[in-house]
Amino acid sequence: MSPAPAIEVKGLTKRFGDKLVVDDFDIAVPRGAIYGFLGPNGSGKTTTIRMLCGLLVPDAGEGTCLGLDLRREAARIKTRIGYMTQKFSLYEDLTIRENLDFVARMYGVSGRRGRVDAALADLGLADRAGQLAGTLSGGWKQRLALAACLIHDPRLLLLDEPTAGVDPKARRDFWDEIRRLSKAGVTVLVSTHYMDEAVQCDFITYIAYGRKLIDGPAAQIPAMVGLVTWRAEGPDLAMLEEALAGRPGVAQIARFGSALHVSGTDGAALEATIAAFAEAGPQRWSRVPAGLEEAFIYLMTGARDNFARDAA
Ligand SMILES: Nc1ncnc2c1ncn2[C@@H]1O[C@H](COP(=O)(O)OP(=O)(O)OP(=O)(O)O)[C@@H](O)[C@H]1O
Repeated sequence: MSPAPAIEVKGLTKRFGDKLVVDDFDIAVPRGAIYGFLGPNGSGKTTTIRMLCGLLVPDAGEGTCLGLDLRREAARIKTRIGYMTQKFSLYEDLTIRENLDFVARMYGVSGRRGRVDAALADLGLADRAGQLAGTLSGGWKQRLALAACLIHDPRLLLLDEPTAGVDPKARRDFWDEIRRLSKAGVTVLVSTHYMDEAVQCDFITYIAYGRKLIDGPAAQIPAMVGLVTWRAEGPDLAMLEEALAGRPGVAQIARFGSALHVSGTDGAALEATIAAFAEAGPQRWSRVPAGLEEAFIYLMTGARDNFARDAA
């Protein structure tokens, strides 16, 4: 029998005043998985994460986190998980060691001194333990915040946009660490806006305006959306984009570097449109597999239309 999911919730709902921020949200996160949580700004990701870790009481919905009941055992959930908030919760005027020691005290970690020393060594910051956290670069602050989240050895990590604003090298290092933790059996739920991070997740859920639009294995999401994509390369792409808009089968046109990706769910209609443009030239056309980014742009456009209709 496979072990119970690390997170399993149904019908999670939250309102702030008359604003419905999370709407009937379900999620099942398998143990040891890296689960990506995607969606535009303000779509309810942070609010959902806060409900999952017992910091915010849902208006409706139920479920478990590490086998603990979201409502009745919220206090225990908080002690068992690692939560990295969007603004890393570090004390800038404490040293690196003092920050780790403070968090270890909060969690009542036994053998605290040794645990903090080990975290400093893992971080590669043992030599700089006495440096004020506020003087670290963004990438190092992020690593320190992650180390602080891990000090009590949680089996579940909730990371809210942990790599926002850090440089690409630091982001890569951070993801190496996430994969290492996942291999060691730690479950990771991570919200992100970066597609290169999304593709590294085992599963993805995408929410917009508080509603889940899709979830599934990351590699299967484009096929689940059912998009067919054609790529155009060559001159005059801006003119081409204008000419393609509204043509049969063309649901979405997006720039990808120096190319244009034209997608739709009606493959035959799209192919006929593209064939006519390919014949007229001067661009080169090729059929390419739809990627996550196209899939999410497509979902998001549909969600916006539905939201506007519902709000009207
Ligand atoms: N305590 C609160 N009181 C009132 N409104 C709130 C509160 N917290 C969040 N909101 C609102 O709920 C909506 C969802 O916010 P949330 O932070 O959960 O979104 P998000 O998907 O995490 O966005 P981002 O990617 O920008 O972090 C936003 O419109 C936000 O302004």
